Amino acid sequence: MTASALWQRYQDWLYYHEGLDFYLDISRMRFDDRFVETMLPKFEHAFAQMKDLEAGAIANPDENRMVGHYWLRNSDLAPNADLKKDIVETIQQIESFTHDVHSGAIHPPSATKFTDVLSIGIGGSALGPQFVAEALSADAPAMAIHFIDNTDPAGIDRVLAKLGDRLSTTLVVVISKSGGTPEPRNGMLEVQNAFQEKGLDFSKQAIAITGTGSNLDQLAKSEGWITTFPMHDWVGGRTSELSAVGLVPAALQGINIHEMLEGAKEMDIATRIPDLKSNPAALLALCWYFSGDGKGKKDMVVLPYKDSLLLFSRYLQQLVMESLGKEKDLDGNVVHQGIAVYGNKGTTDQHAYVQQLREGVPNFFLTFIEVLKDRSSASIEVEPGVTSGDYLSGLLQGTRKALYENERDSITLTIPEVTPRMVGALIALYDRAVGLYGFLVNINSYHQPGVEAGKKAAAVVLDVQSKVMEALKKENTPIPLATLALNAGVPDDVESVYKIVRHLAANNRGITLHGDPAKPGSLTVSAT
Ligand SMILES: O=P(O)(O)OC[C@H]1O[C@H](O)[C@H](O)[C@@H](O)[C@@H]1O
Repeated sequence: MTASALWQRYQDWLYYHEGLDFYLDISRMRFDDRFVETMLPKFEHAFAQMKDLEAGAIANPDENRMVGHYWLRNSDLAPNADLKKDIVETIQQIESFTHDVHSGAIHPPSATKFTDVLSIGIGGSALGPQFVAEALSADAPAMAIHFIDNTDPAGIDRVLAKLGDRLSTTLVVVISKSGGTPEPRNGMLEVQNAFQEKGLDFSKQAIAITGTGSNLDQLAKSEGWITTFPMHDWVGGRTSELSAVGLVPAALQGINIHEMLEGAKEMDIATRIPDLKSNPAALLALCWYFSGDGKGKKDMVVLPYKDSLLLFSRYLQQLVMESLGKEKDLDGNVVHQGIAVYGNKGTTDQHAYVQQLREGVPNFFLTFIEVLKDRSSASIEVEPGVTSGDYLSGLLQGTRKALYENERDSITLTIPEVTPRMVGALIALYDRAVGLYGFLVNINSYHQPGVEAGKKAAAVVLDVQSKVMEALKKENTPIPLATLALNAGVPDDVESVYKIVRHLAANNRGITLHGDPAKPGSLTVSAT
């Protein structure tokens, strides 16, 4: 296509949202009008299903749940008065709690104010708060936030070491929808232990955000934690950033949560329009479908050209991959759906893997995110008439062009600046695009049955570990791994036994391995 034909295509397909000053350019996706024609009936169907979902249909049939994250930013949409009241009251509760923490009305036992927030959670109970903190937290925020999002002891130690004596003025926020996920449970126990070692009262410095009646909810109530915030079963973890899960940590940092909600609401209105060209989420879903042939054949590379949006791709990774990565469609057919997502930021990634994107295997499409405003103050010139921001902008344009010339497609989102309103809008845009795409390919985007398999397998390993320890206690001399596996009741799973004892031995847990590590089959084990 000539430059002028491309310019025309740019104008023909450009979506612009006036209120948000948001642009979506899909001109560099090489679909044609015929493809769009074939997609229109599918979109009609998807729009109708989305309407039902918003009206409170059981859009997550496997878990028999409504899907209500859109109600969080417009409680008038909630299907009944109780839900509406719940949404409004939770936001009021968040506001008054945050006000009391900032004013010192709620304070730690040993000081007049809390200084830090320690957020403990994983997956949907971490990625949104982390993305928003990175994007919007001020340089000197009302309260600095820290995260424990794993069960890695060294990672936990690092966070606690960084907090040091400020642990006594740290507000701990334990987030878990189910209230039973092992990683945040472990993080909480480790932090409780750190409090105890320092002679601090954990319960006076902790709050929980969790489903009503969950194990975590019961624990927080029985131990008399400061307060709890509800997480509703109609909000999925990966779409929970605009529920208490994301709003509490954001508000504590001093981020304007009303603007976040407002931006999401505006984008929700735009993405509710049942007309392809007027709906930015539908346009995104169209591009994803086109690129991967409705089967996820191409990966989504997300490159925001703004450091503060670094964690957006990580946030989207869960949203897109956990929602769309499904074995079966809604009719039970095996479909193996999904779209892989990766990316960090531009231009940084241009110096890492854009070489392959330009010349290597063409198994992806790009999403550039452009932010028009460079910085709040004036810029120096790094060359006559050129600023650092001009470089950032030029490199984005140049990369988009160079990739397109090599038949690598891209989408470009342009926002005026990274504000709470725009972040809310971006979250809402992708929530909806994922939902629409899920309907286009006829899958349940709102459950995650595949995650269970890994959790169950981990529980089995831990069970084998206790049997191995029991079996070893009965031995006075080193025994072969195969004998240990037999005595532990898992004769066919010597490999698991080997990995368990190797890990225990590396951590001075009273177990020694004897023999040549290069020949695991010949090793013997003893309890020390
Ligand atoms: O918030 P929680 O119940 O602790 O869940 C945390 C995460 O764990 C799971 O493994 C799910 O796959 C995620 O969707 C979820 O966000």
